[in-house]
Amino acid sequence: MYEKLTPPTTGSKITFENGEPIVPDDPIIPFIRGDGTGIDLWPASQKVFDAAVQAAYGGKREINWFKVYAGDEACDKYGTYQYLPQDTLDAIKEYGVAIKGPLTTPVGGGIRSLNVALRQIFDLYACVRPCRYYTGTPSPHKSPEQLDVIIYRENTEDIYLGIEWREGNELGKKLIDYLNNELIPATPEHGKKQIRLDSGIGIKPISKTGSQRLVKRAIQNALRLPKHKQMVTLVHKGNIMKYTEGAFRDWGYELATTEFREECVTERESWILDNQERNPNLSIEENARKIDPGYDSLTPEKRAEICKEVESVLNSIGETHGKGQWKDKIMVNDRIADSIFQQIQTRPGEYSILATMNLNGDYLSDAAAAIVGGLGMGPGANIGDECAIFEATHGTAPKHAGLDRVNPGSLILSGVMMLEYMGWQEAADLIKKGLATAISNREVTYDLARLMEPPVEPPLKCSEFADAIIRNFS
Ligand SMILES: NC(=O)C1=CN([C@@H]2O[C@H](COP(=O)(O)OP(=O)(O)OC[C@H]3O[C@@H](n4cnc5c(N)ncnc54)[C@H](OP(=O)(O)O)[C@@H]3O)[C@@H](O)[C@H]2O)C=CC1
Ligand SMILES: O=C(O)CCC(=O)C(=O)O
Ligand SMILES: [Mg+2]
Repeated sequence: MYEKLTPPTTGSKITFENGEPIVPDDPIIPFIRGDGTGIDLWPASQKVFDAAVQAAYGGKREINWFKVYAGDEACDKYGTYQYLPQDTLDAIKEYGVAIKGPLTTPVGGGIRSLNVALRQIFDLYACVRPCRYYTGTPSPHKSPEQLDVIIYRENTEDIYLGIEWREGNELGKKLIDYLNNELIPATPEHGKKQIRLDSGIGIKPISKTGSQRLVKRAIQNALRLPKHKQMVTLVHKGNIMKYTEGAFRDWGYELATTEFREECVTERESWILDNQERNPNLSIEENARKIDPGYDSLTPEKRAEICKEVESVLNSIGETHGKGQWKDKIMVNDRIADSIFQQIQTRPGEYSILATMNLNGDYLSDAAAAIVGGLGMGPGANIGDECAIFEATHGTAPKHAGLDRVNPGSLILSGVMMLEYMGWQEAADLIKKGLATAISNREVTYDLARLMEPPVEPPLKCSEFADAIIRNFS
């Protein structure tokens, strides 16, 4: 069935039921080594995974690794331009859970991202990137331990769908012409705007389906967190991109207040209920004035709308969420994207789950990883209903490739996420303990070594850091 692959002769398949994996004790798991530093990262990471599974289960459980190909390695094996062979797609589809190293994407032209293609092909709609601090990790931030967030990034649409035309392309010119001469003039709110004829042009689709299934996963994750972390913040640039990013926010709130009505309260609802509890004699209008500081300068229509909102909240959830009950619910709020970049630095402790669209999530996950130690400490998972692929937040870091020097922490922690997803918590815990102890012993790779006070000299190699993690399991 495979053109050039031979699956392991031992092991069983992971299957899926209602979006959850059913994992045998001897799963076959495909892995992609990756380009660039993948050559260093993968062997170090695999060694840690195998050692942890052996230490945790003494041979009762074992991963049967299945090497599959993508990127440069795939071209070497399958021929020129065979960056993502059908074999690889068939293997991931068949075995359901996979892990990968980073893959290169050229800038400005050439192939489109293989990483993005895998997410789209397998409909891995939730990119989950936790950013938490390991004690002793050096950070440019004063109190990195206060940041403990999980980014939920929509992974299949937004401008990452890759529907765009280069400047000067005939079809692109046709689209610009259609927009300039038909669609824009027919839309009064666009006035006399025109797109410059020498523009490249890209499409940004944000769907209700894509937004709500992502927010649903984020809320489900919040339900599994301790009470004080049960918050979901919808991150968007909806003031500017009203019908894409603004709609993401509105659809997120809609989902939270319909499918999760019992479990959720929105920030605005909490203000209304809190105002009422502090002063039970408060009129609807006084309450409205408190939740909207600019209330008195609004138009009568807008003021009526806010009063109606207050009344509707008190009537609809006063019984179920009032008298302080809202404090035990998941708090759903929203923040504008530029503001959240400063908020995670100035008020990191106020955030827990950040749900957002593809581009915002891409930027935000690198920025949040920087606070807790850098891209060497940023794991990730791409989750769908019938498949999951685990990978680090960082890329191929080409200047370090083949030098056995980069930090395998991100890929190893992505493997921890995979083990937790499989229900192999004991093995995951051993790795987290080994990693935390190695860091607090100052046994670290160059990226952390250079930030430590005093700097660690010489730093561990990538492979040596893996050994240090294993040594520190117990
Ligand atoms: N999912 C994926 O496979 C991804 C692929 N990419 C692709 O990777 C390629 C390179 O992208 P680039 O923008 O350079 O970003 P990278 O994330 O690859 O690297 C940027 C910098 O981050 C630091 N870094 C990255 N990984 C590690 C690590 N494991 N340990 C320590 N430090 C690390 C290094 O900083 P310093 O040198 O300062 O120490 C490195 O130079 C591009 O083709 C891009 O498209 C990018 C992101 C994700
Ligand atoms: O696919 C790529 O090359 C980059 C993707 C990326 O930056 C990410 O997923 O974080
Ligand atoms: Mg990125």
